[in-house]
Formats: sequence, structure tokens, C-alpha cells
Amino acid sequence: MDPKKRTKLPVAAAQSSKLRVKTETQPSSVSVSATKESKKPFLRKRSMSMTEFSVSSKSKTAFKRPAPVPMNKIVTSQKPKKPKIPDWDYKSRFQNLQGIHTKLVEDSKKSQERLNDLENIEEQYLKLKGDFQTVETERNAFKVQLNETSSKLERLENIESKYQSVTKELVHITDENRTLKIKNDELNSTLQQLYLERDTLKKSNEQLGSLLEKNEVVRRKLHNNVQDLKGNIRVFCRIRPAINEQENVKEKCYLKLQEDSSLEIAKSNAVNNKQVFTFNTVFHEGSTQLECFEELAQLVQSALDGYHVCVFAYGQTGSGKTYTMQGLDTPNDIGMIPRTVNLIFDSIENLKCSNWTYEVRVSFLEIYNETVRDLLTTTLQNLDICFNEGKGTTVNNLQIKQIFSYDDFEHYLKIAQKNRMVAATDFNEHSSRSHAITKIYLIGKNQSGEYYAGSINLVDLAGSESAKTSHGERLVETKAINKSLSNLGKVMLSLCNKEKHIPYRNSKLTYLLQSCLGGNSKTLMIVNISPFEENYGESINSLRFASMVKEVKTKSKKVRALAPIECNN
Ligand SMILES: Nc1ncnc2c1ncn2[C@@H]1O[C@H](COP(=O)(O)OP(=O)(O)OP(=O)(O)O)[C@@H](O)[C@H]1O
Repeated sequence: MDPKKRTKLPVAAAQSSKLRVKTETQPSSVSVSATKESKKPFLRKRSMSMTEFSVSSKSKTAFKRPAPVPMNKIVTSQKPKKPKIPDWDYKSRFQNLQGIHTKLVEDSKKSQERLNDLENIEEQYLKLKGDFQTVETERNAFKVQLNETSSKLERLENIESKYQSVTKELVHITDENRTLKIKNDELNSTLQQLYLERDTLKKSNEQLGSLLEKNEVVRRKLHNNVQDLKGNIRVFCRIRPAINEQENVKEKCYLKLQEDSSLEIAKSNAVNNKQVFTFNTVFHEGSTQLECFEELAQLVQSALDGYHVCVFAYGQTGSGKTYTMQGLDTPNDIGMIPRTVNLIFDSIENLKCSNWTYEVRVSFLEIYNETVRDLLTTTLQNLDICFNEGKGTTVNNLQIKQIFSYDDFEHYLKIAQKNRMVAATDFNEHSSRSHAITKIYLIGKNQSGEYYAGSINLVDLAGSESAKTSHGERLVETKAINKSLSNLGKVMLSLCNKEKHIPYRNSKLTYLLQSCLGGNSKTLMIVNISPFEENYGESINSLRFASMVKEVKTKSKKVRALAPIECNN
């Protein structure tokens, strides 16, 4: 058949250039197969994973796969061979070809439909791919959101667990708070009661305070009346014991006490020739420091009441003056000076409830070879003594230190002791060669505005000894000591005889103690004697001197402080 005369095939058939018709070897059977191009979309479709099509149920429903066209409908299967049409039977051959043609046209139509279907499938695939990508993007976005949400959830869970524990704590705290509130209310009511009690006590305390203040004034008056009756110059005698083996074997003179106030004394070999001395008190060899202090303690109270008090330790070298005044560190051996300071601070503490407050000051000086020296400094000086009508005798440039406790006092006492001149003598290894004066100033005031300025002079006199036994530098010292002690005796004698002129200025010692000796002071002299036969002469001298002092009558009065004493610490 001439291809030019062949009936024109419809469009679907025309596109069958993509199809091949095999007629040469088996004209009765037609084999149709997809060309390379027509296979492509199909192949592409087949290479697509099924998972891509099953992303979402939505896309599953959107895409309906067309029912596959069985290949036997495209490729004609071999049929039983028909009887061969002879070459000359053009009609039959024509009819046969027409049949084939019709069949091919039908097949072509089907193929065309199938092709259209395939094209639709590709479109749908592309659409689905787009949808899929959108879904994928959405899925990723969701994934990110999911992650964020999960971490948020985690945080929320943490917060929730924290919230729960905080809630628990809150409940606990609330409970505690409730309990505390109850307790607080109870305490508040107790406090209110206590406030009321306090106010009542305050009132009664004020009443008692003013009563105490009045009583204190009365007590002071009575105390000082008693002291006045006892005499403003009191003399005690103290006999010291033998203190070591060497002294134990020493011969002692005859010494006998009568009623604690009289002392009989005689040489051991002349007992009938005894002399009797009477003093306020005589302390025997076994008397304690505490017993000696009892009398002085009453004068400490007078000093706090605004009186001037002066305590002397008089006696020959080695008779026990320093032991009496300073004592030793062991509790039973503590001397008059430390006991006085301790008593002052104890009394000040007790007087606080009577509305009295005190300032305590202290100075230390020595008179050595008629020069006055401040014991709180190491520099050698000769300080001037002045006499002022209002203030009495004062020492220029003497350091006066304020003290607040016994420890403060001890601090300065140690400095003073170190600076005190001590030289060895034949009688006493550490014999003091100077007069040492510790002065305590007491300035008291009460709420009513009353001011008192009392003082206590504690004097450890240098030992009296015969000039015959001293040599060189010691002889100069002894002469100076004896001069001042004999001047002390002269002053006392003048006072005793009520003479008009009292020779205070003849020595530094009497000049400095002028107001204590003759005037406005309560004086206590402790005359120390040694019990030994060898000291009999010096003991008699000391006892005579003390007897003379005992006869002196003075009138003391308390001092209202005009201006506080200057303190240079
Ligand atoms: N009552 C006493 N009890 C015990 N020991 C005492 C007593 N009196 C004095 N002594 C001791 O006797 C010695 C001499 O006494 P102390 O040094 O006090 O004499 P003094 O009079 O101060 O001498 P001086 O004038 O030379 O300074 C010291 O060792 C002292 O401890």
C-alpha cells in the first residue's frame, strides 16, 4: 500500500509516531509499545517512591491513580492464524487492512486517552510535589515549633515542680508564721505587763534613789562625826615580826601590848625600866595587813565624802614601812596603797545607786635629797612646790593621771616603783632612800549638782637611821632624810604646842604636806618598829615622835570642788 494514499489517522494516531506498528513479519499481529519519550513520564512516575504519595491522607484523596491499562489491550496478542489471502484478492486484502486500520484507530484512541491520563498524572504529580514541599516546609516549621514547645514544656514542668515545692514551703511558712504570731501576741502582752512593771519600778526606784541620796548625806555626816570624835590625827603602832632564820636568833627587846592600844617597851635586860606608849591601836607582830587596813578603810570613805586624808608610815630603816604601805603581791600581804585603791573603786561602784559619780586621778612623787621628782618620768627634775589658799600645796608640772580601774593604777604604780631610787644600806637590802608620796584625787558629784574634791596622800617615808652608820653618798642621803624627819618632828611639836608659827617651809616634806599636817586633813600615822634589841634606841625615838603626833589636834572640813583638778594625761 502506498503510504501517501493511506487514510489520514486522527490526532491520537498521528502522535503514534511515538508508536510503532509491526507488520512486516507478522502482518496479522500488531505490537504496540511505548516509545522512549512516551515511557519517560511513566518511568518517572514509577521511580517516585510510594512514601511521597502517602505524605498526608489529604493528598492521598486528592490523587486517584487511574486504573492501569492492561498491556494486552495495547499490544495485540498473537491470535490463531487466519487463512492467507491470496495476493490477487485485493478486495479481501483491502478489507483485512481496513479491519486492521479500524482496530489500530481504536487502539490509538485508547492510547491517546491513556496518554492524556498520564499527562494529567504528571500535572497532578507536580502539584502534589508542590503540595508535598509546602507540607514538608510546614512540617519542618511544626518540628521547630514542636521542639520549642517541648523545651517550653520542659521549662514549664520545672517551673511547676518548683512552684509545687515553693507552695509546700509556703504552707509550712504560713503555719510557722501563724505559730509565731500567736507567740508574738503572747510576748507583746507580757511586754506590756513588763512595761507597766518597769514604770512602777522606775517610779519607786526614783523615790528610793532620792531617799538614798538623802540617807547618803546623813550617813556621811554621821560617819565623819564619828571620825572627828576619833580624832583627826590618829596614830597606830605596828611591830614587825622576825622574817628569817637569821632574825629568829636575834635578841629581842621586851615588848608587851595592853588592850590593843598600849605598848610597854624595855631593854631585855632592864624590864623594870619599861616605858609605856599609848596609841589609837597597837598591832602586834602577828597582825595582818587586813587588820591594819580596817581603820584606814574608814578614812577612805571620808576622802570620798570630800575630805583630805593623809597616811604616813614612819619608822627606822627596815621596820616595815614599805611592807605596810605597798606590801607584797601575795593576797594576804597586799599593802595599804593597793587596798585603798581597790576600796575606792568598789565604793564608787556602790555609790552609783546613790547618784554619785567620781573621777579618780593619781600622781606619784618622791623627795630625794630635798629635791622633788615626778616618779612617772625618768628625767631628773626638781619640781617646785607652791601654796595656794584655795587649793593648798601643789607641785608644778607634776603628772596627774586619770584612772578608771585598779589595773590603770597598777600600770602607773609599776612605772613609779621602777623609777624610785632604791639604794642598799647596811640595814635593809632594798631600803628606800626617799620619801615616796602616792596621791589619789577623788572628784565626786551627784545629781543635785554637789561637787566634792577629796584626796588621799599615802606617804612611805624614808627610813630614819643614824648618820654614824652611813658613808659617802649614803651619808648625804641620810642627812637629808634626817633633816626632813626632824623638821617633821618640829612641825608636829609646834602644832602640839599650838604655836603661831609652824615651820612648814623648813623642808620639802613638811611644805608639801602642810595641809595634811596642820590643817584641813584627817591624818593617820603608822609608826613601824622592829622588835630587836639592837633597834631599841631607834624604836624609842620613833615611839616618842608618834606620841607627840598623837597629841596634835586639828580641825578638818570637807572641800567643795570649785574647779576640777587639772589632769595632764
Ligand atoms: N609585818 C610584816 N610581816 C612580814 N614581813 C614584814 C613585815 N614588816 C616588814 N616585813 C619584811 O621586813 C623587811 C623590811 O621591811 P620594809 O622593807 O618594809 O622596811 P622599811 O621600813 O620600808 O625599810 P626602809 O625604810 O629601808 O625602806 C622586808 O623584807 C619586809 O617584807
